[in-house]
Order: sequence, then structure tokens, then C-alpha cells
Amino acid sequence: MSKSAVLAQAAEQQVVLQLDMLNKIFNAGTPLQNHVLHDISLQVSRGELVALVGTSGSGKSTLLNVMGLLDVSSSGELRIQGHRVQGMTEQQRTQLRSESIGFVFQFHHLISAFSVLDNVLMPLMLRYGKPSKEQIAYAEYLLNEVGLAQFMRQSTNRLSGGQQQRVAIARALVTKPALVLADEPTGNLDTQTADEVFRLFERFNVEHQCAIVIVTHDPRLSARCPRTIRLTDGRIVYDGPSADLPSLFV
Ligand SMILES: Nc1ncnc2c1ncn2[C@@H]1O[C@H](COP(=O)(O)OP(=O)(O)OP(=O)(O)O)[C@@H](O)[C@H]1O
Repeated sequence: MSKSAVLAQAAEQQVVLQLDMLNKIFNAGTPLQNHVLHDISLQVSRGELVALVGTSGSGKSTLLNVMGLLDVSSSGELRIQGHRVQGMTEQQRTQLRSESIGFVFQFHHLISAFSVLDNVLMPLMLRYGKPSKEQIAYAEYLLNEVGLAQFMRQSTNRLSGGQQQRVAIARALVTKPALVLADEPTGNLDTQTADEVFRLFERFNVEHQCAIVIVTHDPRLSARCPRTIRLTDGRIVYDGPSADLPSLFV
């Protein structure tokens, strides 16, 4: 194989997420039809930290849901770690989602009847039933990393909003996903707590080399992501270095 072919293959292996000409139409063919995403094409590679921004209703959550296999596109191609999603059965999509993707939402959906540790272990329990000793040790390591080691055995409802969001981050990482998708993860936090939570994303992005896509309305946080993708009316109007984002968009 030529040197350029080897380099091209290596670059391809780094691509975690690939979208080609993706469209999403809600209620297609009915009077309520709503064409929300238009011809979205993009790639996200290992280790990238990407902000997904745009005004309310521009399609950010819809795009994140399609990327995360929580919703299906109406047309176009989606690949996660090289696996073509179109044509997969629901079961195959669920397996790919649980193997490759971690989610963090604004409202973290923790289960207050469970301990902090069991909440973090939840994705592994859903996948394997009983987690292994190594998996439990890794969950404990993550809780230590997010500064919650002392709360491990407690219920989540004793924790502050910022602490609960840190549990949600540990839960998203426990399966060692190649891709983390976060929908306004700091949306209901005060500025200082939002900064602390965001710092964890930055750290895990570097240490674990997972690709992270974060939807945020906070220009201070999107500016800290090396790359920004901006949507307007369901179309990508900017995809490049956050530092070069035209000021009229900020
Ligand atoms: N299940 C659905 N059925 C019909 N339309 C939907 C559905 N979900 C979202 N939409 C529409 O898609 C458009 C984009 O919504 P979306 O939530 O993706 O925007 P957003 O950029 O994430 O907004 P926000 O910043 O307010 O969360 C909106 O017009 C919304 O009404």
C-alpha cells in the first residue's frame, strides 16, 4: 500500500461520526410536515471537542438525537465508527448506541432510588446485567475523577445540581464510548458550576480521546471548544475553528 493510502486509511479510522446529506422531516407527507434538518454533512474525529450552536428551534437537539441514534433521519447517510446506520435493525442500532455513545442531558435523568455508584453503573447493567469487578472499579475511578468519591453509596437526591451533572458525566463515560453527546449539559447550572462541569468535559476529551459534541447556548463555553458548528433553520451555516466564528453569529 502506498504511503498516501496508509495515511488516508489511518485518517478514516479516526473518524467517529460521519453524516452525509442528512435530512430530517417530521410528520412527512402530512399537513404538519416540518423539514427540520437540511442536507447536513459533517465528520467528527477521535479527540475532537465540538460545540453545536444556533438559535432556539434551529435543529440542534434534533441533530444530536439523530447522531445519537435516538431518532432516525428521513434521508442521507450516518456512520458511527465506520458502521453504516441506515438499514440496521432497531436491535443493531441499540447495540451500536450502547457500545459507542455516551449521553449527557440538561436534566440528567438520574434514578434517585439508586445510589450514585449504581447510577453510574446503569449503562453497564443494561448491557451486561451484572457488571464485572473491573467495571465497578472503573466506575469508582470515574466518580473519584469527578470529585464524588465520598458520595458513592448515597442516593443522588442529596446532591446539588452540579454534582448530579458530574454523576451524569461519569455515567456517560463508564462504557468508554468513542463519542459523547451532550445536550445543554450546563443549561441549568450557575456560571461557576457550569465552568467546573465544562472543565470535566475538556479533561476527559484530552485524557480519553473521546469525541465530544456539546449543544450549548453559552458563547463562553462554545468559545472554549476548538471547533464550532452553527445551525440556522436546520442548515449548517458555519463549521470551523471557534476562534474564527463570524462575530455576527455570537
Ligand atoms: N417530534 C417532533 N415533531 C415535530 N416537530 C418537531 C419535533 N421535535 C422537534 N420538532 C421541531 O423541530 C424544530 C427544531 O427543534 P429542536 O428542538 O431540534 O431545536 P433546538 O435548536 O434544539 O432548539 P432549543 O435551542 O430551543 O432546544 C422545531 O421547529 C421543533 O418544533
